[in-house]
Amino acid sequence: MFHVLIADPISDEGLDVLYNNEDVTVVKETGLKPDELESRIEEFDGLLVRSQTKVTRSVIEKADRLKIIGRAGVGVDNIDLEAATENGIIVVNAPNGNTNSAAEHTMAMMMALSRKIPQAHSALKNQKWERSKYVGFEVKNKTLGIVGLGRIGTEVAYRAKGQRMNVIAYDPFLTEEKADQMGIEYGEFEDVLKKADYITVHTPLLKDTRHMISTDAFKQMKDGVFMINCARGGIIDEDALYDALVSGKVAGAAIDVLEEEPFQDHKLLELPQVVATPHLGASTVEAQESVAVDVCHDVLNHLRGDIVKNPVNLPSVPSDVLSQIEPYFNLAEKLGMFLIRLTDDVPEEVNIYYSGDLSDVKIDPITRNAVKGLLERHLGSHVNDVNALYLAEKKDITIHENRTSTTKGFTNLMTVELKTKSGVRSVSGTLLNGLGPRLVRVDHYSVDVMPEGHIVVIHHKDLPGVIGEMGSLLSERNINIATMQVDRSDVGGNAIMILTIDKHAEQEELEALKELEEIKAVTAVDL
Ligand SMILES: NC(=O)c1ccc[n+]([C@@H]2O[C@H](COP(=O)([O-])OP(=O)(O)OC[C@H]3O[C@@H](n4cnc5c(N)ncnc54)[C@H](O)[C@@H]3O)[C@@H](O)[C@H]2O)c1
Ligand SMILES: O=C(O)CC[C@@H](O)C(=O)O
Repeated sequence: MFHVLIADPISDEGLDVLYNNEDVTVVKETGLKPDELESRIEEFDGLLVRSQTKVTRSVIEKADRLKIIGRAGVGVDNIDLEAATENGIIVVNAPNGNTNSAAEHTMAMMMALSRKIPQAHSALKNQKWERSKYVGFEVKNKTLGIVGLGRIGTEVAYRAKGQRMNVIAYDPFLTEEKADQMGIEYGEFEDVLKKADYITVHTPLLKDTRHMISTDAFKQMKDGVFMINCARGGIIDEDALYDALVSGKVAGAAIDVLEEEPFQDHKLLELPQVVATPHLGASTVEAQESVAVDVCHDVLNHLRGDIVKNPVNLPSVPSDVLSQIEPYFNLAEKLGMFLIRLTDDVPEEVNIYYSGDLSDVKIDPITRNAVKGLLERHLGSHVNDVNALYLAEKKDITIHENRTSTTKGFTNLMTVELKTKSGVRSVSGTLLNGLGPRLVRVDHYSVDVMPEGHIVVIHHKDLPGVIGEMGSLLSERNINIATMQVDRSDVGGNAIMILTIDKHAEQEELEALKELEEIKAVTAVDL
């Protein structure tokens, strides 16, 4: 049974996805204080939040059984992603569900600002009929500058064109061709600042975007420009905006978000030319239902061990690509688990070679599974595909992925090579059509072993009688050999024997094998 905590108000239509599942119990406790969340979190496998709840490192470090944090919305700046990744907790969001609502809110804010609707409305409610005081501006033929042309910025651009505005946009991923296709002007950041009558920001809050609208940026703008922020508090420097409003450089500002939320008592709110809403961009019935359904499906998928659609701290893989590569995840993990048993030295470098059908697919999710398999022996079961690469880096293990044309006759071949101070060990595997994964090479020996169950790897001298002696020793201990593979470097030289047996091989049983003179090394691997 999985326990999921709903810590912010989330639409019931989405929660039904969880309520209707008998493997899940849902606890709704919105408005928990940080210390209350910290003390409750250890009970839960899943946590669902919007933007209010801060999922800090100290919350995450107490979340012993937490597997997934779902953000019903886009921005994940209220979640410590690094801490989640370190602790192997996947974070998912719902990036598409509130795009329309946020774009519509931006347009509403721009119109409210232009026509002074909130100010006129509140005057009228106070019995003041002041028509001449609230003369506004048309937006038609004005230039809207958009900073950040992602999902919401793009929707705003199309709506602004519908209002017959000229649109100029800056986004590090925007090309002139794309801008032409959209019928908007492509600009650098400074062009947007200089040319726009209205500027709206639609970036995430990042190191690069924090205070990107600064005192210096305001200096470059037209006099009487209007500013809109329905993205994140902190993109606009609030002190600089305040000064620009007071000086008249900025004619008005529409603000849905501020650096510190909830905001009630902020100097910007004292200015009559500021229109504000309390972070309502995504607050529509449609958006809340849509983000809740999306994120609840992902939470359920992850808890059931299925693939999620909108991971934030894992590379997102389109479903057609995923169906191509998912069958290799198990092979990759088993190769890693097998390889790490072949040495007791500290892993320094891992090289993974992909060839055949694997040479032109998205390989990083496969790599994560191989590294997860490798690290599990020493780091335990908290290693997963979310934190495997992070943990490898922390342990100073460098990981290299290589695509090669060497298939050695297989349609797909994956080789994992591990460098330690005493040398390089390697293992190769393939996925046989209809038959599943196989280990096909251990170091330079060719083998054919199903990577599952209890395996014993024996390095020995290629001499007559060794196989018989080993068989007798095992039978004396009532160990049944299910399969046996042998290969050798040359006649009378070094050889390898890989046995699969019906039970886990105990240490004293391995020691008994090691006593045979021809045996050089014995390793048990449970896969
Ligand atoms: N007010 C609300 O309730 C509400 C609702 C939804 C989203 N949001 C916020 O709106 C913002 C945009 O959301 P989205 O879904 O469009 O995200 P998105 O990821 O689709 O788009 C963000 C865009 O910003 C661009 N960008 C990044 N750094 C930039 C920079 N230095 N200069 C210019 N552009 C830059 C990116 O390239 C990307 O195209 C986010 O901050 C999100 O959290 C707010
Ligand atoms: O949860 C909300 O209402 C805010 C959502 C919004 O800020 C987002 O980034 O998706």
